[in-house]
Amino acid sequence: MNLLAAPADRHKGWYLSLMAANTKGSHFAWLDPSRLYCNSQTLADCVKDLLSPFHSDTIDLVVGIDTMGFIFFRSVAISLRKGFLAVRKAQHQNYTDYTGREKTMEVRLDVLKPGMRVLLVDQWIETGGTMKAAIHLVERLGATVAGVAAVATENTEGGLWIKENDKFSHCIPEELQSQIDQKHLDSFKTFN
Ligand SMILES: O=P(O)(O)OC[C@H]1O[C@H](OP(=O)(O)OP(=O)(O)O)[C@H](O)[C@@H]1O
Ligand SMILES: Nc1ncnc2[nH]cnc12
Repeated sequence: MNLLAAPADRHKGWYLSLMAANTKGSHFAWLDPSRLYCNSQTLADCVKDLLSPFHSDTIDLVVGIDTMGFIFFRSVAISLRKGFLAVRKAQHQNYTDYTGREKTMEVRLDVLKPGMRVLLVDQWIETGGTMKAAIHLVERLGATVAGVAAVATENTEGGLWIKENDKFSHCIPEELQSQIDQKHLDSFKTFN
């Protein structure tokens, strides 16, 4: 497959087959969305799909979570003609993610203001620990979470909680959800 070309049939989620099978360290199966960002048509379609539920919403700022999705989040912000604020995985807000490790995240304290409506974006939601911590951080600073968006969200307890409790969007068609949950796409068989 030519990673920089787009097929004639761009059905919903066509670009997800570009996610690369990978591992995170030696313990965690991983799908790497960063290969999507190499193809300009993919990036455009992915951003369009992700933003489709938010077209008539007021969003003042895009807030995206460290690390590999930063390139993608910036495209989301440009598409909305809004600015972008990075949440770094460092101090300020404690949380636990899929690794089970205690982590912290931080954000600039002088940007978010009461009344500001933000779209929170990450590459992936697995346990939901990271996204819930980011929601908490944004709300602690007085801003409002207008929506939560990710390339993919697993149907874990935390993932389902986010789907139900926030205005939410991801790029996964329902028929691919179980493959996302298993971190194994059928399209791997035909990818070469
Ligand atoms: O829902 P959770 O269990 O909290 O996990 C989700 C987080 O895990 C990944 O981050 P990670 O820092 O591992 O990798 P990245 O650099 O690719 O974002 C992903 O990008 C989310 O930020
Ligand atoms: N990119 C990713 N692929 C699979 N599982 C993940 N958990 C967190 N990020 C992930």
